[in-house]
Amino acid sequence: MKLKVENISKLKLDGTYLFKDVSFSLYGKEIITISGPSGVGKTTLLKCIAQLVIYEEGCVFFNDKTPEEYGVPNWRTRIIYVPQRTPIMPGTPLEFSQKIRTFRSQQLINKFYDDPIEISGRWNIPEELWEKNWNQLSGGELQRISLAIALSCRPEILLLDEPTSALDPKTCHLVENTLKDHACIMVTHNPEQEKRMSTHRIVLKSPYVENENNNEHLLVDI
Ligand SMILES: Nc1ncnc2c1ncn2[C@@H]1O[C@H](COP(=O)(O)OP(=O)(O)OP(=O)(O)O)[C@@H](O)[C@H]1O
Repeated sequence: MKLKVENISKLKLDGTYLFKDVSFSLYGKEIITISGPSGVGKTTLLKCIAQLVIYEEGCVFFNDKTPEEYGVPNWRTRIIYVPQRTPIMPGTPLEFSQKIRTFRSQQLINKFYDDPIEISGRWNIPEELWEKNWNQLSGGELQRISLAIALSCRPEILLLDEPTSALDPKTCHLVENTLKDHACIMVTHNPEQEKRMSTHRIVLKSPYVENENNNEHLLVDI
């Protein structure tokens, strides 16, 4: 299994580059962390890979095929993006996790699901929370439940935006232990987490500046 990101560049609204020529590959169950200062483009890079944001240059391939070849819904079923803050939806997490299984792209690709309640139980989420409304959940509960729903769909790759930022250290370790068995690209602001989790790392070190020594912009340690 291979994800290849080839020379992805993203322009800001003012026409200057947010980041330029980001290239790396993920093989099998590796974990690539993305770190760097606030506003440098980490979330946007994940969203480009997820095909949630248009990028001006470059290509992404999964097993040598482009998102267009898969079709975007199919791509997003294989490569699931979990946002930093889950949007509050109507209904309960249990209803949402059941609804996802009715999506056409899921039905075409996924024959089997894992049990999200069992997954989140490993991270100390009691079963009854699954029947509470989304707006009654704490930030840490939202984070773990959203991640459990994503994992239950058995994605080939998880794109995670600060997946443990709302968790206490002990619960964070429980989640990390589960993630270690999966292919992930994950944004983190925590240098200790970067050390613990990354098989490889990308650092968006500073905003891209035209005509400067752009070795300063990006470190791809892969
Ligand atoms: N679709 C888009 N097109 C152009 N610019 C965008 C787009 N989405 C976000 N931006 C801009 O890109 C910049 C970087 O935002 P982004 O959320 O990717 O940063 P980040 O490194 O993840 O920050 P943080 O660590 O604070 O979460 C912001 O100035 C934002 O306004």
